Amino acid sequence: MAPHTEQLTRPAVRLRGLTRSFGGRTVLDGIDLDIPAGQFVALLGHSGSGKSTLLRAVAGLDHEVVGSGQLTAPDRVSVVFQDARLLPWRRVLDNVLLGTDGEEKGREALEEVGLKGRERAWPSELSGGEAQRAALARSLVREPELLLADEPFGALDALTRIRMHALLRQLWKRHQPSVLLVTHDVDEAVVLADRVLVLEHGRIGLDLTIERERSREEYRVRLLAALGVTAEVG
Ligand SMILES: Nc1ncnc2c1ncn2[C@@H]1O[C@H](COP(=O)(O)OP(=O)(O)OP(=O)(O)O)[C@@H](O)[C@H]1O
Repeated sequence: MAPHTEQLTRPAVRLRGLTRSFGGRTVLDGIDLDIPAGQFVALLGHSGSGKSTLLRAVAGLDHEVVGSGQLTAPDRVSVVFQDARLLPWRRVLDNVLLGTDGEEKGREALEEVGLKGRERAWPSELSGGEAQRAALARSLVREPELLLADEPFGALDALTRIRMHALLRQLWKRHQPSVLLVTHDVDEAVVLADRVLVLEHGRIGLDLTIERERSREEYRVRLLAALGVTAEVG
């Protein structure tokens, strides 16, 4: 068996019956989900459907939801958010190294994301795309088994976003973490992920495996239909 195939047989994330309510309103309603190690999963859903709530639960950040059911996740988890959350008073390399040692690894990670030469820059000197690259480098040095990303490219312009898609896919292929990517963007989900989940009414309404050799348009139309959106514009 190829190493990657072997990895896929071991679930990295396992959720059973995860439930979360806010003020009597149920947002997650008994979620069951297995993510095999090394799989790239995108999570779609309307605004307010509970995507970030689910991601926070998997990150172990929400004790209430964690206590509601069964949750298994790897020990080494990195989270990337829509804003890079770099500390403004630390230079780029020091942000990447935060809480870890091994300067060489930090430099390598910056090189991998295309920021070689910017190690001593301040966060305020970076563009939005560069800041997100630094945030990816910061997550890489921790060698995560699971990468959680909450709309990491949501604030970037369309061209930068496309370049970041290529970078993320390249990093994923090289390091093989499991990925759970929250996004609003159907195209982003189909381009990046091997599996796309649609969250609706507190449950996973659609669980779609993306086969790379098939037409992306087909998946796009199916996902838009699942989200109740028609693709045609007048
Ligand atoms: N701490 C909280 N207190 C009260 N309500 C909350 C809290 N966190 C989330 N909610 C509610 O839970 C619902 C789901 O929120 P969540 O942020 O998970 O949605 P989302 O799918 O990520 O939305 P978006 O795509 O707009 O970011 C929303 O209605 C939100 O108002």
